[in-house]
Amino acid sequence: MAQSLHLFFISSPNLISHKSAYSRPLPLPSNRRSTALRKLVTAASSSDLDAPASASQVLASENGKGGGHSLAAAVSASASVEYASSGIEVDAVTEAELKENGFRSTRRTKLICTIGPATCGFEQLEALAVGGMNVARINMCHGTREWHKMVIERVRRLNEEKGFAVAIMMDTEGSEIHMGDLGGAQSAKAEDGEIWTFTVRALEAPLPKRTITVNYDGFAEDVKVGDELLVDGGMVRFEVIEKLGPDVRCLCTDPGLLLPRANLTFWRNGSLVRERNAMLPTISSKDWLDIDFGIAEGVDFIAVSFVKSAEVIYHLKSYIAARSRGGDISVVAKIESIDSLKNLEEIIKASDGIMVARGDLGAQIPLEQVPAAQQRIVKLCRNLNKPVIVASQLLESMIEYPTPTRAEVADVSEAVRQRSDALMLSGESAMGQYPDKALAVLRSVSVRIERWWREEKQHEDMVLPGIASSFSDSISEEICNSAAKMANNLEADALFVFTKTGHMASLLSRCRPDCPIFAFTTTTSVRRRLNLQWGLIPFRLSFNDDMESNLNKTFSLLKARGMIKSGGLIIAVSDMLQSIQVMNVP
Ligand SMILES: Nc1ncnc2c1ncn2[C@@H]1O[C@H](COP(=O)(O)OP(=O)(O)O)[C@@H](O)[C@H]1O
Ligand SMILES: C=C(OP(=O)(O)O)C(=O)O
Repeated sequence: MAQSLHLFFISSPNLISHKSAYSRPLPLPSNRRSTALRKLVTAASSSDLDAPASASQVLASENGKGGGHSLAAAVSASASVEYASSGIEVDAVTEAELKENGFRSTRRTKLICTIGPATCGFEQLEALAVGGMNVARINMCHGTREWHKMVIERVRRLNEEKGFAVAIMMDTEGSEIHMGDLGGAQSAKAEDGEIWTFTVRALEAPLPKRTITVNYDGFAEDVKVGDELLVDGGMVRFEVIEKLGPDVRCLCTDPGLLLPRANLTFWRNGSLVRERNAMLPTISSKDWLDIDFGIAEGVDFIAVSFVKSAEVIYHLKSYIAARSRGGDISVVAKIESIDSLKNLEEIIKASDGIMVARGDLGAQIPLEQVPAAQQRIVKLCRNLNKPVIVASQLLESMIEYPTPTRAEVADVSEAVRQRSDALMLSGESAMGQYPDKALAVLRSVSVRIERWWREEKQHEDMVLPGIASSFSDSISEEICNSAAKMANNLEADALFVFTKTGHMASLLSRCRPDCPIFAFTTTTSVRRRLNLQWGLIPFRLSFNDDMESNLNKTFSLLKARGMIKSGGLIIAVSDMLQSIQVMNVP
């Protein structure tokens, strides 16, 4: 595999100075930006403009830099340097490519919205995409496959017609125990002291008063009188007072709202009862059918619920590889059980991404342990170069209210400060009253905290453990680490990465550099998958082995989109071009 590392200054709106012939050592400026060399891009805006009013309104770098320079330099992997001076015409980007690469945001933290009845219309989905949704999540625990298919088709249409790159994540139901559909009701209120019946009988709607169906046949057998029953990780609590065959009568001890298909856990003498859960397969027979559906529909990510070990992830990945030509569906493991915490490192290594599913995790470990678990998972994922999503209850109050609580804003800020790749909305976007507002809060808090943290931690040490498993990979890793460090030291305006598989883009993302990372790839599926990763702004373009022409094309595209300007300092890496040759000394 070949790699290259290029350092460029753009000289004028339509021309870049470039001469590839001669080499000399690169006189790198010192740590601080040299004002003689720099005064670069005036970014169009310092805010995260996710929502262009027209096709020409675009998203711009948040870095706010200005000036111009006519130096172009390229440093190859073998450390030779090329200077350039003669101008050449910039390659044209076709109308189709411009349309396909509609608009992007330079916000670093990615946003996922769970789609539900509140957001499944085409206009509603478009509003979310305009508002910054990078990934649409469908939860197979709810709705029919026909309904999910309709949502997928709408998101795909949105991408095609409006140039978004919204990826689809299909979340499996898993073998969790949960309530039924509430006989079609949106919700039900359980009051303190009320007696409710949880039954494994298959009842038709309308259900008898204060009756809840349970999806798992062994439920009535497994619970004992005196057990504590937690709905939705403790949002509502009951005590089991009587067992009558398939019916379990329970006293409500903590009142609250019961939502359709909410998760159920039961506790005995202060400990979670997990024997039965441990025996259930991670992927149920219904999940396998849903996975077949996801493969047929070409979803970008499959999220697996209640992962206990790495084996199930390896199994699913080989299942997907055998069935989806190209096998480019990423598998995300949800960390939401004690077992998944025990086997965390192996699970992360096996997966393509991780979700900190705090809802169910908080039902399995004491709530006060969830923040430390989150921090540990986020850090480990970054070390191991796997994207990590922080999910659940980020803005829970916005299901009902148009503004978040201060505590929710602090929680979102902390996830951004930890530099998690993505934040996820659940009920807020699926069935809440203010999905667009909730997304806007995630967006504005992300942008604000990212900027603040860049200032606080300017040029933070990038001490990351090596993860390469081959010599070729270690070259990619070194190139990306160096490029990111150089970008920070030189206060570059952007990193460019030309990547076929997305691997080098993810290695750059892992460094969490200060400047945005524009990732160019040749396939729409890689582009969509990169949309989950911190700091990557993915584009799909056809390019070739001629780096100069590739760069020219990308300069035109980004200029047309207002994301770079003449004089900007760009550092570009590629995983396709110059090869690294290893030779025996003759
Ligand atoms: N496809 C859907 N159809 C109906 N309601 C949904 C759908 N997806 C999500 N919801 C609603 O949004 C809530 C939050 O979504 P999510 O977090 O994905 O589910 P849960 O909390 O049940 O695991 C759900 O409890 C459900 O009420
Ligand atoms: C995201 C979660 O999973 P689900 O919504 O499927 O329960 C969670 O438990 O936090």
